[in-house]
Amino acid sequence: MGAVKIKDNIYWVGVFDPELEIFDIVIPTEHGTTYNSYLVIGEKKKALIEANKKNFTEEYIKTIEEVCPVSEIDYIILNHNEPDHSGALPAIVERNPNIEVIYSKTAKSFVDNIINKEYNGRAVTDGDSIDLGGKTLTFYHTPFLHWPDTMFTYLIEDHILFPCDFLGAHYCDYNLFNDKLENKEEAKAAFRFYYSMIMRPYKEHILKAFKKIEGIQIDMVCPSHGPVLREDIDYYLNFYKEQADRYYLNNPYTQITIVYGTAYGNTKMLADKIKEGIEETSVKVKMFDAATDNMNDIIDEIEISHGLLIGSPTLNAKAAKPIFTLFANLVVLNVANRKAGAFGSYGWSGEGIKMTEDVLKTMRMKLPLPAFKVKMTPSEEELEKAKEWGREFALKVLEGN
Ligand SMILES: Cc1cc2nc3c(=O)[nH]c(=O)nc-3n(C[C@H](O)[C@H](O)[C@H](O)COP(=O)(O)O)c2cc1C
Repeated sequence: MGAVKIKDNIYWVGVFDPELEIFDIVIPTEHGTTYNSYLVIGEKKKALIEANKKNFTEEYIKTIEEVCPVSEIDYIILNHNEPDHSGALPAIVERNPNIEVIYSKTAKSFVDNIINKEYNGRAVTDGDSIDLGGKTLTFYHTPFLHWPDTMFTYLIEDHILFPCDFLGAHYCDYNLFNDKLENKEEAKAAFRFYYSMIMRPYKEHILKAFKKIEGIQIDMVCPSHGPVLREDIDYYLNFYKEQADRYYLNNPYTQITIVYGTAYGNTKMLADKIKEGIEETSVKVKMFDAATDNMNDIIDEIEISHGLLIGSPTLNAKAAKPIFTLFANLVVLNVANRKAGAFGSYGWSGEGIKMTEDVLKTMRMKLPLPAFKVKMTPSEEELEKAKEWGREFALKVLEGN
């Protein structure tokens, strides 16, 4: 649709992708997305913020050149180097070999390996700034939002924050500004969904980033996906703050979540007893059936739990499918260093339990007890042992607090 003036001498020069159905091969994008890029024109110099996805390079460069030739741009600022923000970088550098590529220290190796030849580049860090003449860009290194390279760029005179994926949304509306959207509530839902799919594992980093930008005036947020935010900005900032605070270390209770799959009820019998054992301690326990309970509810509880127990039968030498679904959904959380354990019933070989333990270890969870397993239907004696195992696990979790 071409360049859009967002303020005097500041232009959106991105690309709309309304047809996109899946992002990064896993995230459904029912409202498409946008790849935002911004051009800031100072009295002396010009800076482009973010490159774009490679397959839109031609359209992207055409849009930039509605404002000024690429050859006249002095800087390209890469807040983050995921290919949807850096894919067009080689084409920009090809057209303008003198352009100075600006990135965070951690980004250098990404940029080197994206351009793959000599280029004019510079790493910046907190407090560095670039004077374009009446427009000053300053930088905040905000790692892991959501890659180690991420930084925010802030335009001091206009109070505009360019935070890349942070505060973004996969939402395509040609009206661009959040105060002009056709369906504001739908866009806000897309914003919340984007947070839960992309930013949710990085809570500590979100809180650190807020500390860094504390006190700066933000009149407009120009993220790299979705609407430009210039109305109701506090809503967006507060949503991130509240969600980042929803963390197991902030839970007033010590909590364990049990999730099981069961084909014939044997693993569920163990789960019930393990729960009883935990309840003999002061630890709060939540229990879910991975096949029938709502996966978002399960993830919400694991998010604020200090311990996670997963029960699976062995089916054809593997864990049960609902347990694999759970593993796939855990991608939105960082569970490293929390306590975990595996249990289950099996018939003859028991790989499902071992597989579950291996995944928990790979996610860098701590397994204080060996897995609890029984052959086929648990006996009364085994059920008592399951209860004791649950109690012991709860005590291990309490020890860790
Ligand atoms: C389709 C199917 C495949 C199975 N494959 C295995 C297997 O490869 N190894 C094993 O130890 N048990 C296997 N079993 C046995 C189950 O793990 C065992 O019956 C267990 O008690 C089921 O627990 P549940 O009632 O919690 O589903 C299989 C059972 C079914 C129904």
